[in-house]
Amino acid sequence: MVQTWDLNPRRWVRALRRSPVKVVFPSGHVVERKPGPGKQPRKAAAEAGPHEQRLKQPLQVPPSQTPSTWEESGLRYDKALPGDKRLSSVMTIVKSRPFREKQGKILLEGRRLIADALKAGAVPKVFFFSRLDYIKELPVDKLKGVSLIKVKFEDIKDWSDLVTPQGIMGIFAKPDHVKMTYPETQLRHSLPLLLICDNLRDPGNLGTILRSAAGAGCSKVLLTKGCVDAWEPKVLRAGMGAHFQVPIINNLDWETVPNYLPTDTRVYVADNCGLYAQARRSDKASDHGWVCDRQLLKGHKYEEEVDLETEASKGWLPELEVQSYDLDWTEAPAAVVIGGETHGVSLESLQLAENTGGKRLLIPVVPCVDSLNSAMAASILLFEGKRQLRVRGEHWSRDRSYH
Ligand SMILES: C[S@@+](CC[C@H](N)C(=O)[O-])C[C@H]1O[C@@H](n2cnc3c(N)ncnc32)[C@H](O)[C@@H]1O
Repeated sequence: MVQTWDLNPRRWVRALRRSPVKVVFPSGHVVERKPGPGKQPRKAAAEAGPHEQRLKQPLQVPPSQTPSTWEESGLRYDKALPGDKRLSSVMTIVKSRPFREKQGKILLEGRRLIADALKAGAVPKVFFFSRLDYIKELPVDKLKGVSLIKVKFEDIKDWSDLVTPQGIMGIFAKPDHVKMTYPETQLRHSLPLLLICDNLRDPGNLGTILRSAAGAGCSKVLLTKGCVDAWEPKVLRAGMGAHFQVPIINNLDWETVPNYLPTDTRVYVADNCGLYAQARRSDKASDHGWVCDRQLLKGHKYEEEVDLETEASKGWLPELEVQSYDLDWTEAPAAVVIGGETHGVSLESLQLAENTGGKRLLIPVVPCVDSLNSAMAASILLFEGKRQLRVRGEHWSRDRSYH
């Protein structure tokens, strides 16, 4: 008997179980089972011969014959009719941080980001799409149990955060870094280098920082409470897939940060040293966020002013040595703290640096130039850290990966 193709996978599995049977797949694959000895009286399992035992086992469909395309999968989708509120109600949830946190769901937009997320093991719940082709591009095994809703492109466009909406949006369970599978290549290039974002508020900056962190080979990014949510759509957009390349741990209290640092990590605080200056100067200067004088920075051409009577020496700030970013700071696993756009680095970060034997890292800029943008400062420091590690030949292999 030849069983021709049927879209319902249950039917072809049943057909394959019948004996003798030959199934011809549209791809041209043929699965054939040799005829058995016909219907036999049932025997006790212990008495059954090898042939009967084999018949009792579930049929092993070779991997190449498992449904791998949309057509083979028998999956169904819904078409949203006029007035269908499913897209708008879901969008309202995932675009608001409190709702996102309460519901544990995030929005991913665009084919590349969705494909990266699926590869990393993120769990989809709903897909809204304007063309079935976009769904057909996705691995079918990841679509089981996912609501698939076809909507008008205009509706997607209305809710899209992209300049050029791509016609597909996915609602995913908020990824848990512990359960994610990061790309092999990323793990192979992972360095004993961590990033801590301290009160970073700007989504574009955070996304850019995450992208740099992935590019440099950071092993982890920690975000303290007060930072913008890493899963906010604008952060995702600027991150360009970094969310699925490097583990990100969101919303941490400073007291819990040490739990996420590998043993012997030294914390280095990226600091333009405005903090000292702000404490010393008038309101006018602190409005500016950066003043032209600097602490003594030994051996650097921008040595401007020697002021050793710092607030640290008065006891209210941790005493932390300032070091130029291009001097070696990667001899032990290093975590770099980047401060927020408005207030710079926190007192807690300086305390952690002091407790772990770290320092402040200063990127000297031309006197009287404002502090650098936090994403720029983060990129400079992470790639400097990578350079230092490469010079020492201390690249971390996948087996020694730092998670
Ligand atoms: C825009 S700056 C913060 C400005 C803030 N008003 C202040 O005075 O600290 C954001 C963060 O980028 C990092 N950063 C900026 N310029 C830097 C520099 N020249 N050296 C080291 N870190 C720098 C610091 O971590 C800083 O907290």
